[in-house]
Amino acid sequence: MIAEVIVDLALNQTDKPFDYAIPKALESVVERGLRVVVPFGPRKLIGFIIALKATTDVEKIKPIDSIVDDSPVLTEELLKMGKWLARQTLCYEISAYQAMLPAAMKANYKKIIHVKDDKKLKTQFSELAFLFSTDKGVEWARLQKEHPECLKAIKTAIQADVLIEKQQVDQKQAIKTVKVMEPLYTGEELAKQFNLLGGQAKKQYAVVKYFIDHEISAALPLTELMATCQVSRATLQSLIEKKLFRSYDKEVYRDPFKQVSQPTSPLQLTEEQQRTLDPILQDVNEKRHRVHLVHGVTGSGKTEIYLQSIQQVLEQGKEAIVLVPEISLTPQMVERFRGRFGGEVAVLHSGLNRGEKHDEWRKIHRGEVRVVVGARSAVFAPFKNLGIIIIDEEHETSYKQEESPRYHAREVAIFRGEFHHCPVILGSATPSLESYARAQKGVYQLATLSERVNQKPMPPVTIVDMREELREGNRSMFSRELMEKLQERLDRGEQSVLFLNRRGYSTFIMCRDCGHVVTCPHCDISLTFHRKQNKVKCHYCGYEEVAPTLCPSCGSEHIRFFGSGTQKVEEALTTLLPEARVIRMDVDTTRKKGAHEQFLRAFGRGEADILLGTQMIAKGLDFEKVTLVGVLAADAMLHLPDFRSTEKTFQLLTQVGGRAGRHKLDGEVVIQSYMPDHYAVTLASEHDYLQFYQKEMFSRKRHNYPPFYYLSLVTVTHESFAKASDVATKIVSLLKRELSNQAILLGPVAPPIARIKDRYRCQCMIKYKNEPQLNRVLKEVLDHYQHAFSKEGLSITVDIDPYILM
Ligand SMILES: Nc1ncnc2c1ncn2[C@@H]1O[C@H](COP(=O)(O)OP(=O)(O)OP(=O)(O)O)[C@@H](O)[C@H]1O
Ligand SMILES: [Zn+2]
Ligand SMILES: [Zn+2]
Repeated sequence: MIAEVIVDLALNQTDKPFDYAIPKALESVVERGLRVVVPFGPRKLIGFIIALKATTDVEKIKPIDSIVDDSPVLTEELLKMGKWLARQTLCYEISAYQAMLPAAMKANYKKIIHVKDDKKLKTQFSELAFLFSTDKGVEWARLQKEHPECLKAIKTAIQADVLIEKQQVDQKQAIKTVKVMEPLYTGEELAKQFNLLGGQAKKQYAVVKYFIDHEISAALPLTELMATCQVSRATLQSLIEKKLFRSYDKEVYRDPFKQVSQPTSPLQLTEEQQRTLDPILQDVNEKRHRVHLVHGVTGSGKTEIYLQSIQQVLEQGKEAIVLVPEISLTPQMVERFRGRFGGEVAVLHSGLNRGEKHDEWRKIHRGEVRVVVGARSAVFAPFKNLGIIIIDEEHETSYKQEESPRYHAREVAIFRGEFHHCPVILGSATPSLESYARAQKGVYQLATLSERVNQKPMPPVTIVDMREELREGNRSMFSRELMEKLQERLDRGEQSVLFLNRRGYSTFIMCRDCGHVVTCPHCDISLTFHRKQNKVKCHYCGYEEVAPTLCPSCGSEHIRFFGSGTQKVEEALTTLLPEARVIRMDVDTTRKKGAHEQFLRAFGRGEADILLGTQMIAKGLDFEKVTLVGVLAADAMLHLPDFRSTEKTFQLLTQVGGRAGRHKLDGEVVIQSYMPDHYAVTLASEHDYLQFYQKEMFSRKRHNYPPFYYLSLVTVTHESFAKASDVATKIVSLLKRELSNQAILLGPVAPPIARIKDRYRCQCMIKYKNEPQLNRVLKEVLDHYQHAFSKEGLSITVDIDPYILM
């Protein structure tokens, strides 16, 4: 038998299956989807078996070295999806498979230096001989650390064929184990055996008695026994030595969300909720794949609909995937699913370390759980019998992965939904234009929830014109109205949420005399000021320097920090409202694991009056005493050179507004803006999604943007601008030749950020309606320039359906 193996090397030349012989001993255990170790040139690599066959045309084939897993890690479905992803996103097949598995399963390779010619080593390289006294070889990393002075000689010895380097697969599985002991006899027999061996050791008897009294025949952790029986490790050890017990390392799972959930039961649905749920249940029962777009205002009870759909799926013995944006994946969110489905729920998100993620993945793979709640990559959960896939906040751009494979979780979900004949649910208060347009055309099923469950009206919104404030002499970042309302909340003991769409102390530094902006020497982007360290930093490459006090260009002292960050707002608040207790949440204050939850819990307990934060507080917050939501710079995003910036602004303002007055107390929202007449601002304040949709669609149509056209983006980068531009120009003319005359080709142009990490960038955008040849042509482009990637330092990325256009 022959195995076709995709090896773990993301290169054009290796982006195809290689044939390997299967040794007799392994014949009965090899399967498609299994990981194996194979020889590849001089080294060993991990690979995936993607097919088995009887014969091969290859003349000299090598055998598989060993197998890595005891059961396949890729199901038939995932194997099929790998090929599809590679075609759709133009990635290597291996990259697709790697994206489906937890990072802990990625192989590490160790470089080991072995002796090839012992005689010559002792004569010609005698100074190295002491390093290679064992025949096992020495790890390169260790030599580098401990004997850097020898490296040069070692390299020479390798060239002289005296030493040889070999790759070794280092497959650390990051599996956590505990030491356990298991009785080899039970009940009476255990007592008898103990007595036969003397039986007078009192401490040992306590342990034996514990097992007998509680009729335990299973293995128990040593640490647990030490605590319950009040004995030492040595006592247990003697019992093991006496062969009354055997001990071994048992696999255990780490549980990052340990707290016990309060069980909840299904709620009586409102009429709107029931009307939304019914067609979903129908699809579940009839095993039909359709995509349902649930457009429900904030607080309309979408989550309860998800929960009841999942319940039906579980009753049919099937499994469910729920995707939630990373920042909404809070303990409260997980609680809602654990509360209903208890131990059936696994959680996958980036806050877990590698080992924890791997544990959750194994629970899914072994069928020990049937619901997974997770961020983007959870869409690959290796379930075999999927009954539903739910994507909450479907408009979130974090569902698109911004590195290879550049997939969108929505597309993967639909692929899986078709494969399993099960429904896919997209939920949002502000659906993406793409999804809503598909629902309007009848491609997706549309369900609308227009009322909050508790019948509370949407909170009233006031827009404050900040230009007017300035004209009337208010130079602070708070309007008088917002200040008054904050004071009111303080007086009444209620809480406020302040939202700012910026990070750091201020965005950029500019000279007021000559207009010079301090920029990164390696990237064409302005540096960000960080107050605490008094430094300016580049967010792209990490470059930093001490903040200037004089303009580097004209020497003026009038150099100022523009824009406002959360830190600056916090300082202003302490001056203006000294009695207010403020919690600030942004990327900087929540870097520590668990900080996010701690802040939210503290705010929930009423330990602060004002919660000030960025994006991360826009979602999912649900606090009873919050009666005021303030948005400081509503239009900060409107200026970004991105055709989605209007849509993103509308979504954000709607989400933030949804945080107020969700319970008994009435809430209100204040939006401060320099563009108070912009429809993204006015329509968000009126909670009018439909009108926003129509206006925005009109603008997209006029400029040939999605959802009227598809987009693809080719980015060429090189140290030399001329080279990048030259290659981009050639690509454009090739595309012009190969695509239909309906495709619109823009570029090559230098994007808004024209240089990153000293590499110039040149882009070409393709707008098209139907170009069946596009992926093939783009693949040819990538193949054609392959040699130039490593040789000339060129890089080309292709992003089908891009979300980052800078
Ligand atoms: N049928 C119901 N009867 C009573 N309470 C309900 C019902 N459905 C949902 N709720 C409650 O209403 C609140 C809001 O519901 P939920 O969070 O599901 O809304 P949502 O649409 O997901 O909101 P958002 O988009 O703001 O996250 C929750 O506290 C939920 O428990
Ligand atoms: Zn930089
Ligand atoms: Zn200047």
